[in-house]
This record gives sequence, structure tokens and C-alpha cells, in this order.
Amino acid sequence: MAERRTTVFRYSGAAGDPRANPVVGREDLTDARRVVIKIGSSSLTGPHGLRTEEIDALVDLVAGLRSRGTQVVLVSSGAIAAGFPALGLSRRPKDTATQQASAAVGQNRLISYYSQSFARYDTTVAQVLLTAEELMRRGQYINAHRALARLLTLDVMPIVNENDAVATREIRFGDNDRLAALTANLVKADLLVLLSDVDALYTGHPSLPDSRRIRTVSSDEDLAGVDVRTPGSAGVGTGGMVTKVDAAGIAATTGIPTLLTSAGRAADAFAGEDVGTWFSAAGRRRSARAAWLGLTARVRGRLTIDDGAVAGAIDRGRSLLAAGITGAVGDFTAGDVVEIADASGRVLARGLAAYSSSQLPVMLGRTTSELKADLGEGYDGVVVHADDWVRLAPTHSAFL
Ligand SMILES: Nc1ncnc2c1ncn2[C@@H]1O[C@H](COP(=O)(O)OP(=O)(O)O)[C@@H](O)[C@H]1O
Ligand SMILES: N[C@@H](CCC(=O)OP(=O)(O)O)C(=O)O
Repeated sequence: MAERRTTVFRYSGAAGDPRANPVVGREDLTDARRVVIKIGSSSLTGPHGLRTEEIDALVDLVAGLRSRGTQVVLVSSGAIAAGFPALGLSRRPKDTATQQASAAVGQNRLISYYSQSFARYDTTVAQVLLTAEELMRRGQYINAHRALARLLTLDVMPIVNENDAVATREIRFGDNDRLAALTANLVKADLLVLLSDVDALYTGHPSLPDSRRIRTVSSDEDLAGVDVRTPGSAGVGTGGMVTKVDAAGIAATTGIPTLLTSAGRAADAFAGEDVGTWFSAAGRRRSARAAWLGLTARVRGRLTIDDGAVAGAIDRGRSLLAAGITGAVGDFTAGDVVEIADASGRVLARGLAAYSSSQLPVMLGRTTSELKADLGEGYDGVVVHADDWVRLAPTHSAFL
């Protein structure tokens, strides 16, 4: 199985958490108050562009959920493939510029068709285009949260996609699975639903006779030996199963379960049938801020700490003081996100620096009383406050 690239953070777990998720198992699907549903290009488009019957079927499902009072945010792929016919293409172009052009043409068609289809239910749709850049910066992340929250209170149907026409190669998500998991955090969803052209995760490629459906994933062990490397088919999908398992891992670590199934079986799943693959949440729900810090934020620098600080601050959930910091690299200002690593270079946590990289050199290794005496009362020596860091998993495993 391909190595995960997700960096995730650790849970302390807490019974009776006020942020408890009403959705624990697949039998609770209909208890979800807010759901993010992501649908892939392979379900909505083909070599000839949009498949309107499939979009109508999805809209029927979403309208049914909305009529029961469930808030839905749709993350819809398909812009690039929807642009194929107009540009004379029949499969995803390799070069980024043509993909951007195709997305610019296709996103318009995609949203137009969604608008038309949702009009059958008197529902207004809104297009929300995001890039990874927006989610990395705290101010823009909050701005995106505000827009989506307002759309939901206005009972408008938000349809999110990556802003493919302008996202640069370095920072683009490329696939919408990860974007969907981050959106689930952004809107504090109870459930993430990933809809693809395959009805579940299988032990190997579904076309192989020995492949079996995986019913539930609750830990990494459930994924041992699972082969997800074969890319998606049809020349329109991108990530295949790797990005879906990755996305489910991101959601799980922030307390959000995921159902992975096909667009065709989604209604059955919501009707209580045992379909698809259920990825359990790995612990209590995290605040959107902790999720942002641990998963999304752009890291501007690194603090190296000594063993005493690992034991006294990181292991005990306390503030990180200048006295325990042995090095600071990077160019950051107060409020930027930095990694916190031990002497061996292992990254343990991510947090918000209270001082800039130019202020820190004279502070390192010095006690709070020394700092106050030498630099003034304003220097309390707390470089990362206890409320401002999250612990990362010791490995890149998505499940803890
Ligand atoms: N272990 C597996 N289980 C299920 N599907 C797999 C597996 N390995 C690879 N796949 C492929 O992943 C495809 C779905 O990925 P993709 O085409 O990117 O979907 P989407 O467009 O919905 O994001 C499936 O059609 C299947 O061919
Ligand atoms: N943002 C792109 C989606 C990229 C993509 O193909 O994702 P997916 O089909 O979900 O693997 C688009 O709208 O075409």
C-alpha cells in the first residue's frame, strides 16, 4: 500500500465531550446534522463531459437529506472533465495549463447543471472555489468558514471545488478527497461521505477476482495488506483509493467518520443498508482550530527542544518556554505556525509562535526570570502557549 502523506495529531480522548459526534457507527448515518458529501469526477463525467442523469440522481439524494433537516455541503469534482467536449479532449490532459483551461470552461458548465437540477427542488446553489493556500492561512480559513456557515444558515446549497483554473502546481490539492476532509473540518460536519464509481474499498483492485469488500476500518490494522495503488479508471478520476483512504484518515483523526461508497449505492446507505466501507472516527472531535493547526496550516519554521522540554511541556500539555528551546530555524513572525521537534529531529507538535524568528535567538535557553531581568517585563518566556499547540502522531499513520 502506498505510504500516507498525511501528518495527523494525537487524541487524548474524553468521554462525555460536549462536542461529541452523534454519528458513531453506520447505523447512526441519519443522525448526522451536517454532512459533507464528496463526489468524484468518475461518477459525474466521462469522455464526453457531464453525465447529467448521474448529477440528477445525486441531487435527488441531497434534496432528500435536506428535506429531513440535514445540512449538506457538496464537494464536487468534475470541472476539468466537464470542459473536455468544448476543448476537443477525451481524457485528462497531462499539462497543468490545459487542465486549468478545461476547468475554467467546465466549472461553469458543472455549476450551471447543478443549478438547473437543484431548481427542481426550489434550491439555490452557491459555488465556492477554494485553493490549498486559502486553507493554510488562518485568516482566509476563517473567512472560508464564515462564508460556508452563512450559506448554510441561508439554506443555500454550497458546492465546493478546488479553484483549478488558478491553483498553482505547488499548492494544488489535485484531488478533491483531501479537500473534502478539510471542508468537513471547516464546517464542523458530523460525517464525511465519499462517493466514487466503486461501491466500497476492496482488499485489491475490484476487478480482481480475489478482492473482497472491506466493511469497516477502525485502525491501521484493518488496512494491512490492502492494495490501493491502482489508479482510478476512465481517464477522468485522479487520486484513486489512495487519496480516499488518506482523506478518511484525516477525517477520522479529527473525530469525523467517513462512509465510502458509490454514487449508485448512497441512497441505500442512507436507507440503512450495509453498503460501502465505514471508517470510524479515531477519537473525540477536535476543534476546527486544532484541526487547522495540525493538518492544514502552513508551517513557517521549526523549534528544536531539549529532553526536559519534551517531558515537561509536550508530554504534559504545558506551555513551551524559551528555556527548553535549543534552536529556531525559519523566517516567521509572532502568530505563525512552527513545528516543534526533539533533539533527534522528530517532529512532535505544531504550534503558534508567540515571538518572531528575529526575537528568539537571544531568548533561547534562558529562564523566564533572566529574560524579564534582561529584556523587560514583556518577555514572559512562553514561546508557544499550551492552548496553541497540537501534538502530532509519532508516525505518519492516519489512525492512532
Ligand atoms: N483497493 C481498491 N478498492 C476499490 N477501488 C480501487 C482499489 N484500488 C484502486 N481502485 C480504483 O479506484 C477507483 C476510484 O478512484 P477515482 O477514479 O480517482 O475516483 P473518483 O473520481 O471518484 O475520485 C476505482 O474505480 C478503482 O478502479
Ligand atoms: N478539481 C478537479 C477534481 C480533481 C479530480 O479529478 O478529483 P477526483 O475525481 O475526485 O479524484 C475537477 O473539478 O476536475
